Amino acid sequence: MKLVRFGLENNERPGVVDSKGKIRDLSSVISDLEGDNLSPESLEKLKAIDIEKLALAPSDVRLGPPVTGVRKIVCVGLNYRDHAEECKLDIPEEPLLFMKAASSISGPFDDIVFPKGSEKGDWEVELGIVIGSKATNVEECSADKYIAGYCIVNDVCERAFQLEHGGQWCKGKSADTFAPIGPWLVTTDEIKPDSLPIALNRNGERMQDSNTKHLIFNVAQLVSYISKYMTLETGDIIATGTPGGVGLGYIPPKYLKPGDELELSISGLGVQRQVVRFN
Ligand SMILES: O=C(O)C/C=C\CC(=O)C(=O)O
Repeated sequence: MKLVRFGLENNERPGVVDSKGKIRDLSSVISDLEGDNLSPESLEKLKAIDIEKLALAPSDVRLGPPVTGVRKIVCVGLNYRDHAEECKLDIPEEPLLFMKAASSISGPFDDIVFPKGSEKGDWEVELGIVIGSKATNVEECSADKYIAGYCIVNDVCERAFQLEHGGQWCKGKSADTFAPIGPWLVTTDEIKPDSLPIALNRNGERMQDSNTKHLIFNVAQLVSYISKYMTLETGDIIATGTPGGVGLGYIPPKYLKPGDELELSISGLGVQRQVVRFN
């Protein structure tokens, strides 16, 4: 299933994409795409529904993030070799984790708005894992049981806030609109995450072009590893890291400018588009 949330910001309804690519309204079936509604049992029940009988959403409706009630976004840094190299940093021996505020989440086509004082806006296309069952201390071999599905995440950054103001990376990663998610949450029965082309264009120019097969730590390893340090709860998102080609990696760096357009894609997970604004 390709699950979505549609409607005005903070007033979205749950939906599902039908065989013709149209959005069907799931709000008569579930309250929203959050918490226990993402469990394997709930998703099995949704799969059994004849979705073609559900009401159609308006064709031009806004898409919000495809999951809500997210309590944490756990991010993995330097998880592609070429990205670690462009940052002139060593390949991590263990997953390098940092947090992104859940309040940074926005819809896949919403504008990215850099806060006052921003100068070094940057992009990072990433494979997102959405947790479907509470996971504490799980083994790699059973990690897939705890995953509801996958989505695209843009791990938007302000590099000066991240790297030039002391402390941890979260300062440059957590402003409102810094985590466009979606367009779809694709359930695990429809997609395998191991070898998916992943790319980002800026104003039509290809900046990032890779494949999830180049992840240093793969999906099962990450779920297992993170669950040993914290409980992963339903709706939590893991952003698995970005490949080479971020603005910071160019000489000189190519940071975002007002009006820039970003297009992010991962095969099977759809396409995101954002316009960049600065406050
Ligand atoms: O240069 C550094 O110290 C790190 C820069 C970027 C890494 C990053 O943000 C990531 O998500 O990976």
